[in-house]
Amino acid sequence: MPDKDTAPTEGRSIRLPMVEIFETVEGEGTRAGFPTVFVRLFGCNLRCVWCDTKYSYPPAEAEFTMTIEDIVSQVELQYKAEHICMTGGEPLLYGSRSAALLQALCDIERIKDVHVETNGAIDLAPFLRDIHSSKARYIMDYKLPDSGENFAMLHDNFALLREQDEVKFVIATDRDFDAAVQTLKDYPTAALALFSPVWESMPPAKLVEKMLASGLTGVKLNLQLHKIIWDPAKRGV
Ligand SMILES: Nc1nc2[nH]cc(C(=O)O)c2c(=O)[nH]1
Ligand code: SF4
Ligand SMILES: [Mg+2]
Repeated sequence: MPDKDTAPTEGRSIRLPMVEIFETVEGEGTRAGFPTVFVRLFGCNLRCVWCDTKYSYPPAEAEFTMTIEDIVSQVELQYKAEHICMTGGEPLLYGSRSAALLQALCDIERIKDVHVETNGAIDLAPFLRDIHSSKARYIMDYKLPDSGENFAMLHDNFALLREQDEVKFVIATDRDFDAAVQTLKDYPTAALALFSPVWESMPPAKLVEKMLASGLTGVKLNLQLHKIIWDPAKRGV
């Protein structure tokens, strides 16, 4: 993980494959509604059946590469938001290169919060050890059985997550709901748990009904605002 190759000056020339950078309002999680710059990296180690960003990994091609210096300049000069969402794909796929970008984004003076949308199949220990900023927060997606990627989940991450972090369960079916409840029992975490419905197969009203019936009072419903505001297939929002 970050070592000499992520030292401030050298680290700035590191290149990463990118999909897009844009500014909109955060659609999810505790910072939903805040103006946010999205830094979307190319590449993912999973293939969730309901993935809504299939353009962010092969066979789609990386749209371009950027140096960390260029990404930081664009965030500083082109946008005003004080929040950043580092997403993908899987933004932590590139190990020390991902960490160097995360650190550089946290080091932007105007920025108050950098949250990382990570997929539960990346060990967060090296990032928690090596990123030195209270601005960095992790939003870990836990992939449930009907995503097709449950086998890839690294359960040790639950105990590493902190109060400022979030664990998001994307729920497609009744089976997923039950698995989410069981996972929270089996793997205690300080992070805030979010339950998010898969747009096409789990009506939000049904998810709320199930949440109330389960008696899980500490879990928060998470609706994707950007899919309510814009066409769910629209990119860059
Ligand atoms: N508005 C908006 N909020 C988001 N939160 C997480 C997103 C993602 O694609 O990771 C996302 C996104 O694509 N758009
Ligand atoms: S981890 Fe995220 S980007 Fe990767 S396939 Fe799953 S939903 Fe898509
Ligand atoms: Mg998205």
